[in-house]
Amino acid sequence: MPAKLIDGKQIAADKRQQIKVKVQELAEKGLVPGLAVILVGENPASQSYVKGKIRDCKEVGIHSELIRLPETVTEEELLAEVVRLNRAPSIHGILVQLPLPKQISEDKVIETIAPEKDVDGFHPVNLGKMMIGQDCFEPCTPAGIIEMLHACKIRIAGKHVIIVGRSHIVGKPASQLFLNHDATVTICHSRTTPLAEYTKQADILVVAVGHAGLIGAEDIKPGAIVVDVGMNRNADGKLVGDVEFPEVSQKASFITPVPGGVGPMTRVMLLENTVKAALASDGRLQSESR
Ligand SMILES: Nc1nc(=O)c2c([nH]1)NC[C@@H]1CN(c3ccc(C(=O)N[C@@H](CCC(=O)O)C(=O)O)cc3)C=[N+]21
Repeated sequence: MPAKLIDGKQIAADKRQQIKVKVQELAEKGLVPGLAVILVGENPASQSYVKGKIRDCKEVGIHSELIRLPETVTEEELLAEVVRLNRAPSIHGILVQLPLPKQISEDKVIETIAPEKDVDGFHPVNLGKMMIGQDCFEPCTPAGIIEMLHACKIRIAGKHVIIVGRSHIVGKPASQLFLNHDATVTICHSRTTPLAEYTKQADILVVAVGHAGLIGAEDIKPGAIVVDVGMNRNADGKLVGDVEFPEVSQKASFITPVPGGVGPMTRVMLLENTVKAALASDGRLQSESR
Protein backbone atom coordinates (compact mmCIF):
# COMPACT_ATOMS: atom_id res chain seq x y z
CA MET A 1 0.00 0.00 0.00
CA PRO A 2 1.47 3.40 -0.91
CA ALA A 3 2.35 5.79 1.91
CA LYS A 4 0.04 8.45 3.26
CA LEU A 5 1.30 11.85 2.29
CA ILE A 6 2.00 14.15 5.24
CA ASP A 7 0.65 17.46 3.96
CA GLY A 8 2.94 19.96 5.66
CA LYS A 9 1.45 22.81 3.68
CA GLN A 10 -2.04 22.09 5.00
CA ILE A 11 -0.92 21.38 8.58
CA ALA A 12 1.02 24.65 8.54
CA ALA A 13 -1.98 26.56 7.15
CA ASP A 14 -4.20 25.21 9.95
CA LYS A 15 -1.60 26.17 12.52
CA ARG A 16 -1.25 29.66 11.05
CA GLN A 17 -4.98 30.09 11.47
CA GLN A 18 -4.72 29.20 15.19
CA ILE A 19 -1.79 31.57 15.61
CA LYS A 20 -3.78 34.34 13.93
CA VAL A 21 -6.56 33.95 16.51
CA LYS A 22 -4.02 33.99 19.34
CA VAL A 23 -2.35 37.12 17.96
CA GLN A 24 -5.73 38.87 17.73
CA GLU A 25 -6.43 38.07 21.39
CA LEU A 26 -3.04 39.43 22.41
CA ALA A 27 -3.50 42.58 20.32
CA GLU A 28 -6.78 43.27 22.15
CA LYS A 29 -4.78 43.14 25.37
CA GLY A 30 -2.26 45.60 23.94
CA LEU A 31 0.51 43.20 22.97
CA VAL A 32 1.52 43.00 19.30
CA PRO A 33 4.23 40.38 18.73
CA GLY A 34 7.14 41.78 16.68
CA LEU A 35 9.74 39.98 14.56
CA ALA A 36 12.87 41.57 13.08
CA VAL A 37 14.55 39.84 10.15
CA ILE A 38 18.08 40.83 9.15
CA LEU A 39 18.99 40.02 5.56
CA VAL A 40 22.59 40.55 4.46
CA GLY A 41 23.37 40.77 0.73
CA GLU A 42 21.38 39.85 -2.35
CA ASN A 43 21.35 36.02 -2.38
CA PRO A 44 18.16 35.21 -4.34
CA ALA A 45 17.25 32.14 -2.27
CA SER A 46 17.66 34.09 1.00
CA GLN A 47 15.62 36.99 -0.41
CA SER A 48 12.79 34.68 -1.33
CA TYR A 49 12.79 32.86 2.06
CA VAL A 50 12.79 36.19 3.89
CA LYS A 51 9.93 37.49 1.76
CA GLY A 52 7.96 34.38 2.74
CA LYS A 53 8.62 34.99 6.43
CA ILE A 54 7.47 38.61 6.20
CA ARG A 55 4.34 37.54 4.30
CA ASP A 56 3.55 34.93 6.99
CA CYS A 57 3.84 37.61 9.69
CA LYS A 58 1.43 39.90 7.83
CA GLU A 59 -1.06 37.09 7.43
CA VAL A 60 -1.28 36.39 11.18
CA GLY A 61 -0.93 40.00 12.40
CA ILE A 62 2.64 39.83 13.71
CA HIS A 63 4.50 43.13 13.30
CA SER A 64 7.63 42.61 11.21
CA GLU A 65 10.67 44.68 10.36
CA LEU A 66 13.05 43.80 7.55
CA ILE A 67 16.58 45.14 7.97
CA ARG A 68 18.62 44.88 4.78
CA LEU A 69 22.39 45.24 5.01
CA PRO A 70 24.88 45.24 2.12
CA GLU A 71 27.04 42.17 1.35
CA THR A 72 30.06 44.25 2.44
CA VAL A 73 28.76 45.00 5.95
CA THR A 74 31.35 44.49 8.68
CA GLU A 75 30.82 42.11 11.58
CA GLU A 76 30.91 45.07 13.94
CA GLU A 77 28.10 46.84 12.08
CA LEU A 78 25.94 43.73 12.02
CA LEU A 79 26.52 43.09 15.73
CA ALA A 80 25.55 46.72 16.48
CA GLU A 81 22.26 46.16 14.65
CA VAL A 82 21.58 43.01 16.68
CA VAL A 83 22.29 44.88 19.92
CA ARG A 84 19.90 47.66 18.89
CA LEU A 85 17.16 45.08 18.25
CA ASN A 86 17.93 43.30 21.55
CA ARG A 87 16.98 46.58 23.23
CA ALA A 88 13.94 47.45 21.06
CA PRO A 89 10.75 46.95 23.12
CA SER A 90 8.50 46.38 20.08
CA ILE A 91 10.71 43.53 18.82
CA HIS A 92 10.28 40.15 20.51
CA GLY A 93 12.04 37.93 18.01
CA ILE A 94 15.24 38.42 15.96
CA LEU A 95 16.16 36.28 12.97
CA VAL A 96 19.44 36.77 11.11
CA GLN A 97 19.06 34.96 7.80
CA LEU A 98 21.86 32.44 7.22
CA PRO A 99 24.27 31.96 5.54
CA LEU A 100 26.24 35.15 6.18
CA PRO A 101 29.17 36.49 4.10
CA LYS A 102 32.65 35.15 4.88
CA GLN A 103 33.86 38.19 6.83
CA ILE A 104 31.22 37.58 9.50
CA SER A 105 31.26 34.85 12.16
CA GLU A 106 27.82 33.24 12.32
CA ASP A 107 28.57 31.93 15.80
CA LYS A 108 29.40 35.42 17.03
CA VAL A 109 26.20 36.86 15.58
CA ILE A 110 24.01 34.10 17.06
CA GLU A 111 25.65 34.51 20.47
CA THR A 112 24.93 38.25 20.38
CA ILE A 113 21.17 37.74 19.95
CA ALA A 114 19.48 37.92 23.36
CA PRO A 115 18.47 34.31 24.17
CA GLU A 116 14.93 35.49 24.99
CA LYS A 117 14.63 36.90 21.43
CA ASP A 118 16.30 33.94 19.70
CA VAL A 119 13.21 32.65 17.86
CA ASP A 120 15.40 30.47 15.58
CA GLY A 121 16.51 28.54 18.68
CA PHE A 122 20.15 28.67 17.54
CA HIS A 123 21.65 30.40 20.63
CA PRO A 124 23.84 28.13 22.82
CA VAL A 125 21.63 28.98 25.83
CA ASN A 126 18.54 27.65 24.04
CA LEU A 127 20.37 24.59 22.70
CA GLY A 128 21.69 23.86 26.20
CA LYS A 129 18.24 24.22 27.74
CA MET A 130 16.83 21.86 25.14
CA MET A 131 19.49 19.32 26.07
CA ILE A 132 18.41 19.32 29.73
CA GLY A 133 14.69 19.43 28.96
CA GLN A 134 14.04 23.02 30.06
CA ASP A 135 11.60 25.40 28.42
CA CYS A 136 13.37 27.08 25.49
CA PHE A 137 13.02 28.17 21.89
CA GLU A 138 13.21 25.01 19.83
CA PRO A 139 14.82 25.28 16.37
CA CYS A 140 12.01 25.68 13.84
CA THR A 141 12.74 22.77 11.50
CA PRO A 142 13.04 20.06 14.19
CA ALA A 143 10.07 21.51 16.08
CA GLY A 144 8.05 21.55 12.85
CA ILE A 145 8.86 17.88 12.22
CA ILE A 146 7.60 16.88 15.68
CA GLU A 147 4.51 19.03 15.19
CA MET A 148 3.61 17.43 11.85
CA LEU A 149 4.00 13.91 13.28
CA HIS A 150 1.68 14.90 16.14
CA ALA A 151 -0.84 16.32 13.67
CA CYS A 152 -0.88 12.89 11.95
CA LYS A 153 -1.30 11.15 15.35
CA ILE A 154 2.03 9.36 14.93
CA ARG A 155 3.44 8.26 18.28
CA ILE A 156 7.12 8.94 18.87
CA ALA A 157 7.78 7.35 22.28
CA GLY A 158 9.61 4.03 21.98
CA LYS A 159 10.19 4.36 18.24
CA HIS A 160 13.62 3.94 16.73
CA VAL A 161 14.28 7.29 15.06
CA ILE A 162 17.24 7.48 12.72
CA ILE A 163 18.47 10.91 11.73
CA VAL A 164 20.76 11.21 8.74
CA GLY A 165 22.73 14.47 9.02
CA ARG A 166 24.31 16.21 12.00
CA SER A 167 24.02 19.92 11.20
CA HIS A 168 23.63 22.39 14.05
CA ILE A 169 20.31 23.63 12.69
CA VAL A 170 18.59 20.35 11.81
CA GLY A 171 20.24 16.99 12.54
CA LYS A 172 21.65 17.57 16.02
CA PRO A 173 18.71 19.48 17.51
CA ALA A 174 16.24 17.06 15.87
CA SER A 175 18.00 14.14 17.57
CA GLN A 176 17.69 15.93 20.92
CA LEU A 177 14.01 16.76 20.44
CA PHE A 178 13.16 13.18 19.49
CA LEU A 179 15.06 11.97 22.55
CA ASN A 180 13.04 14.40 24.69
CA HIS A 181 9.94 12.70 23.24
CA ASP A 182 11.21 9.30 24.45
CA ALA A 183 12.38 7.94 21.11
CA THR A 184 15.47 5.76 20.75
CA VAL A 185 17.71 7.89 18.54
CA THR A 186 20.54 7.02 16.16
CA ILE A 187 22.45 9.75 14.34
CA CYS A 188 24.09 8.90 11.01
CA HIS A 189 26.39 11.12 8.96
CA SER A 190 28.87 11.21 6.09
CA ARG A 191 31.24 8.76 7.81
CA THR A 192 28.56 6.21 8.70
CA THR A 193 29.17 2.92 6.82
CA PRO A 194 27.25 1.21 5.50
CA LEU A 195 24.52 3.84 5.79
CA ALA A 196 21.75 1.55 4.48
CA GLU A 197 22.33 -1.00 7.26
CA TYR A 198 21.29 1.74 9.68
CA THR A 199 18.50 3.43 7.75
CA LYS A 200 16.77 0.05 7.20
CA GLN A 201 16.27 -0.22 10.95
CA ALA A 202 14.37 3.07 11.31
CA ASP A 203 10.74 3.24 12.39
CA ILE A 204 11.01 6.96 11.68
CA LEU A 205 13.71 8.07 9.23
CA VAL A 206 14.65 11.77 9.11
CA VAL A 207 16.92 12.70 6.22
CA ALA A 208 18.63 16.09 6.36
CA VAL A 209 21.76 15.93 4.22
CA GLY A 210 21.23 17.85 0.98
CA HIS A 211 21.96 15.07 -1.57
CA ALA A 212 19.16 14.33 -4.03
CA GLY A 213 18.50 10.60 -4.29
CA LEU A 214 20.46 9.69 -1.13
CA ILE A 215 17.71 7.37 0.14
CA GLY A 216 16.03 4.84 -2.15
CA ALA A 217 13.32 2.24 -1.52
CA GLU A 218 15.99 -0.41 -0.78
CA ASP A 219 17.26 1.73 2.12
CA ILE A 220 14.09 1.70 4.24
CA LYS A 221 12.09 -0.81 6.25
CA PRO A 222 8.58 -1.58 4.90
CA GLY A 223 6.07 0.66 6.68
CA ALA A 224 8.66 3.19 7.88
CA ILE A 225 7.74 6.85 8.39
CA VAL A 226 10.00 9.01 6.21
CA VAL A 227 10.65 12.71 6.84
CA ASP A 228 12.55 14.38 4.01
CA VAL A 229 14.30 17.62 5.05
CA GLY A 230 16.44 17.82 1.89
CA MET A 231 16.20 20.83 -0.41
CA ASN A 232 17.96 20.32 -3.72
CA ARG A 233 17.43 21.76 -7.20
CA ASN A 234 17.39 19.09 -9.89
CA ALA A 235 18.47 19.57 -13.53
CA ASP A 236 15.11 21.14 -14.46
CA GLY A 237 15.42 23.62 -11.59
CA LYS A 238 12.72 21.83 -9.60
CA LEU A 239 12.96 21.54 -5.80
CA VAL A 240 13.55 17.92 -4.71
CA GLY A 241 14.37 16.27 -1.38
CA ASP A 242 16.99 13.69 -0.38
CA VAL A 243 14.57 10.78 -0.82
CA GLU A 244 13.63 9.08 -4.12
CA PHE A 245 10.04 10.06 -3.69
CA PRO A 246 7.83 7.82 -5.85
CA GLU A 247 9.85 4.67 -5.09
CA VAL A 248 10.10 5.24 -1.33
CA SER A 249 6.47 6.28 -0.98
CA GLN A 250 5.41 2.84 -2.31
CA LYS A 251 7.12 1.18 0.66
CA ALA A 252 6.71 3.70 3.51
CA SER A 253 3.59 4.13 5.67
CA PHE A 254 3.92 7.94 5.79
CA ILE A 255 6.14 10.32 3.85
CA THR A 256 6.65 14.08 3.69
CA PRO A 257 6.88 15.58 0.19
CA VAL A 258 9.33 18.23 -1.03
CA PRO A 259 8.09 20.88 -1.56
CA GLY A 260 5.05 21.03 0.72
CA GLY A 261 6.40 19.03 3.66
CA VAL A 262 8.91 20.20 6.24
CA GLY A 263 9.53 23.67 4.69
CA PRO A 264 6.10 25.18 5.43
CA MET A 265 6.25 23.74 8.97
CA THR A 266 9.61 25.45 9.56
CA ARG A 267 8.03 28.77 8.65
CA VAL A 268 5.02 28.37 10.89
CA MET A 269 7.14 27.39 13.90
CA LEU A 270 8.93 30.72 13.56
CA LEU A 271 5.58 32.46 14.03
CA GLU A 272 4.82 30.26 17.02
CA ASN A 273 8.19 31.07 18.61
CA THR A 274 7.63 34.79 18.02
CA VAL A 275 4.29 34.69 19.85
CA LYS A 276 5.95 32.74 22.66
CA ALA A 277 8.69 35.38 22.89
CA ALA A 278 6.13 38.19 23.02
CA LEU A 279 4.14 36.44 25.76
CA ALA A 280 7.27 35.78 27.81
CA SER A 281 8.21 39.46 27.58
CA ASP A 282 4.94 40.48 29.22
CA GLY A 283 4.77 39.20 32.79
CA ARG A 284 1.11 40.24 33.11
CA LEU A 285 -0.20 38.32 30.08
CA GLN A 286 2.09 35.41 30.75
CA SER A 287 0.59 34.72 34.17
CA GLU A 288 -2.93 35.24 32.76
CA SER A 289 -2.39 32.62 30.06
CA ARG A 290 -1.45 29.90 32.56
N1 LIG B 1 18.32 32.18 10.47
C1 LIG B 1 17.78 31.31 9.62
N2 LIG B 1 16.67 30.64 9.96
C2 LIG B 1 16.10 29.75 9.09
O1 LIG B 1 15.08 29.12 9.44
C3 LIG B 1 16.70 29.57 7.81
C4 LIG B 1 17.84 30.31 7.50
N3 LIG B 1 18.37 31.17 8.42
N4 LIG B 1 18.44 30.17 6.29
C5 LIG B 1 17.89 29.32 5.26
C6 LIG B 1 17.06 28.19 5.81
C7 LIG B 1 16.10 27.59 4.82
N5 LIG B 1 14.78 27.73 5.39
C8 LIG B 1 13.59 27.39 4.75
C9 LIG B 1 12.36 27.46 5.35
C10 LIG B 1 11.20 27.14 4.67
C11 LIG B 1 11.23 26.76 3.35
C12 LIG B 1 9.99 26.47 2.62
O2 LIG B 1 8.91 26.91 2.98
N6 LIG B 1 10.04 25.71 1.49
C13 LIG B 1 8.90 25.41 0.64
C14 LIG B 1 9.17 25.69 -0.83
C15 LIG B 1 9.99 26.89 -1.13
C16 LIG B 1 10.39 26.94 -2.60
O3 LIG B 1 9.62 26.50 -3.46
O4 LIG B 1 11.50 27.44 -2.85
C17 LIG B 1 8.55 23.95 0.73
O5 LIG B 1 9.42 23.15 1.11
O6 LIG B 1 7.43 23.61 0.41
C18 LIG B 1 12.45 26.68 2.74
C19 LIG B 1 13.61 26.98 3.43
C20 LIG B 1 14.89 28.44 6.56
N7 LIG B 1 16.17 28.71 6.86
